[in-house]
Amino acid sequence: MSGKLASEYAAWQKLQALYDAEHTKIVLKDLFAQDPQRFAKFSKEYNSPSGPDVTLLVDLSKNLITEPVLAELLALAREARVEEFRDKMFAGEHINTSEDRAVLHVALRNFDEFHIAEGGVSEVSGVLAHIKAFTDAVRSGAWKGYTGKTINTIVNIGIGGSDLGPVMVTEALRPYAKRDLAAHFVSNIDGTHIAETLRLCDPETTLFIIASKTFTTQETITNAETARAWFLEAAKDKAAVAKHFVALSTNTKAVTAFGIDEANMFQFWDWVGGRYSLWSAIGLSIALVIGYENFEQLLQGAHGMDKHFKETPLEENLPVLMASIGLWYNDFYGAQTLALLPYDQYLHKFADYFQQGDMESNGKSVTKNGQRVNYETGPIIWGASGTNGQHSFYQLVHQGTKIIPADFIAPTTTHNPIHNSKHHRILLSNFFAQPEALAFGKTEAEVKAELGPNASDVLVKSKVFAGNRPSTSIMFPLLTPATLGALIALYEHKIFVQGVIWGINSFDQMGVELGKVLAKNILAQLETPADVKGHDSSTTGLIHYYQKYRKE
Ligand SMILES: O=P(O)(O)OC[C@H]1O[C@](O)(CO)[C@@H](O)[C@@H]1O
Repeated sequence: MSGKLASEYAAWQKLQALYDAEHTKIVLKDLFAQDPQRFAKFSKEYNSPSGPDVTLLVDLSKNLITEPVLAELLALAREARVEEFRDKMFAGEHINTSEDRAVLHVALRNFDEFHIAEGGVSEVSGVLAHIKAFTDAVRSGAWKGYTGKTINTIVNIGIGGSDLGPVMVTEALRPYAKRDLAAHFVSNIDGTHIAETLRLCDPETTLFIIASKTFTTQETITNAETARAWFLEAAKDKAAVAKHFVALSTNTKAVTAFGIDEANMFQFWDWVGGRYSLWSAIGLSIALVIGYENFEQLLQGAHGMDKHFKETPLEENLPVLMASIGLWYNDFYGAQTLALLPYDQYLHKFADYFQQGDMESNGKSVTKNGQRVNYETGPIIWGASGTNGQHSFYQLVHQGTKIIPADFIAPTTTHNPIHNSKHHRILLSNFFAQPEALAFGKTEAEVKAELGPNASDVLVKSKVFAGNRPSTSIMFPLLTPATLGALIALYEHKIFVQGVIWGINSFDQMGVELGKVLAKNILAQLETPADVKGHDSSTTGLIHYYQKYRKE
């Protein structure tokens, strides 16, 4: 970190000047008309530099950029020393300064290419072997429950990064799933979540995976205790817990205190951030569902993107390009959000996953040096899959008053080619049409020509689409484990690059602490109205209302 705020960089100031002077002239319709090479210039094809074949087409041409703007954005990345910080991350330097930790999710999928000196890194292959052996045993039926039956249900109990990655990936890779192994995910402390899940489970054939980096998270431990009590009601023998409970954690002491056999603990390390942990032991549920070989393909796909990010000049570097363009909207156009819009039902949890990935990483307003930023940092991430969003919020994206950059994501080929891929052709026609409509809109003259001379002025105006709304389109042949790995790593590194430029620490999450502390304090006061002390009148009133009407 240079000690400067991002807004003090010369390139930032040049970008501000460019924005002020040029942004009204950055009109996609004109830019495409003026330059028949625009797609060729601003779209990039990624071919994995190692591991399984992965190709991605990333079309950046429908973004509000010109060559001078992009050049200046890359100058900003250079001035912010993105390459240097990237190399520090890959080398295992403690770039998570507030927690004095390395940031090494890349080491979990390294396949012996980058040399990283940090405790635990040499143990990664041992944990992968443990995951493989366990996964094979459960999937083959060799692993038996306490009555000798095979496991047909797994329940992952975890929250945040210990839930969202496994949920998103197991949904995304359903075509590779073992269909006779049901997988459930319990995260919320709301008892309804575990209660409804347990109704679907048989204690004789269910395996509980307690996923918690710290093994102190209130939601996870409470849900795990409830699951253990439910299980023991049937099994009646504490020794049976070893056959039905495993833990994914960095905290051996707490895991064994919970009653889980150390042999059934899958280890990871403090240099794996929660929201970057699906590649670690936290991915056990993924490996159980899709098989170890497919899990390894996921890791290999991510490793290919790591290599691309590490070795490609910034001009061709996809995470850097996407980060730079996102920053252009966020900090100069005043865009508040980024919509992730996968046209693939299997990716229906993608936006949920990157809500944590991006917002917990870059939702910061103080730099690593303790200075308050005077610019916007992380965008609000949201989105939905396929045409569902079109019938919900796209109205605002097309004709609302806000600028909403969006990433459209789609496979050329579907895993479900029913009716000769008829569904997929309809889906993709929408995938192609939406960015086109957003970019080019519909003028008043076009609407008038369509409606005829008798159309009222009000009707004409309501049907005008201003256009010039930016988007990125990402395509790939098929959503395979390796392709998904590359796609996730692409966004992970995008988040990293933006965090470096903004000068913030993308790898701590102090902002989730205050609520946790207050809730703990309130929990101790909930029994008796007289105990409710030290709150504002609103909070006191709400707690008193609860105390008046609760039934237990
Ligand atoms: O895996 P753990 O330690 O239970 O933490 C769960 C989640 O809680 C957080 O610390 C805060 O939401 C996340 O970063 C993390 O993914």
